[in-house]
Amino acid sequence: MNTLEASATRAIDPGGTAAAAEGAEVLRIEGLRAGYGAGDIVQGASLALAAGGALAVVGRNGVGKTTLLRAIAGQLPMTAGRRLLGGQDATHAESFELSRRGLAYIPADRQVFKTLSVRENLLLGAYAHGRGEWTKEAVIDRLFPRLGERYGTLAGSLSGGEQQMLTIARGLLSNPKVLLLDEPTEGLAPVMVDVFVQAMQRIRDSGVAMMLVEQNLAVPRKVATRYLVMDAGEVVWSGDAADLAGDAALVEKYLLL
Ligand SMILES: Nc1ncnc2c1ncn2[C@@H]1O[C@H](COP(=O)(O)OP(=O)(O)OP(=O)(O)O)[C@@H](O)[C@H]1O
Repeated sequence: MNTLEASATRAIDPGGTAAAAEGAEVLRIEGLRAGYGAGDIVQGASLALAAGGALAVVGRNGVGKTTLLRAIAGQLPMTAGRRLLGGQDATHAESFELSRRGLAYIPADRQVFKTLSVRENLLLGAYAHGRGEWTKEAVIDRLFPRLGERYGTLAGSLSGGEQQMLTIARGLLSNPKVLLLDEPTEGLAPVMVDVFVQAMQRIRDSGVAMMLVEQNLAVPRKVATRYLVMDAGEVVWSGDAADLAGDAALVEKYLLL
């Protein structure tokens, strides 16, 4: 193994040792194309997500990762391709319908109701359909105890990291089958990043199918079970974490470690 291979292998742990076995397929995307009107940005992406799996979409700045995620979530129209949720066609479903069918999307900008308290934000999340193990209590106890300490605080006065906790907590209260996360730890201090890494591992191991967009491998290497590498709007590689670790040339060409 040369130095480059060794460093790539060190950088990627296939999903952390606690990664649960993957279950049934919950989301399938075939040949998705999407953009903003003047030609497609994403040029035919295909992927599959299974319960308990975590797919990291990685690639450098501006290669189309967010555009892909938004199109999957129905925030942006697909110009071609198919979307299946739980084996059922959902190609033409709008975002609210996708959400009702178990797909939660957490955009990169933190979306909390700033003039409402943490408690009220969580109540609104719990109101949005979906029964299951992720109750208010479970989210606070198992993922973000800090939100319990800040229960009566207005969301607008929380720190960036706390607002991100609240955003993810609200999404999770709908008990989604699929959770799409766009750069969930961007701009956070390392100690805060660790809180989110642990939370994502727990969400994944609860059987939710996760997909996360990241520019580098620091967070995915602790969470992801599979990878999809993008460049210039195309999927240039997809496969298991262990295989990516073994392909040093690919990592060097398309990724930031
Ligand atoms: N609302 C928009 N309108 C027009 N073009 C856009 C819009 N959002 C993104 N783009 C363009 O689409 C391309 C892909 O952007 P996208 O945000 O999907 O990339 P990315 O890989 O997620 O990058 P980053 O990591 O910086 O978010 C870029 O050229 C970008 O300028």
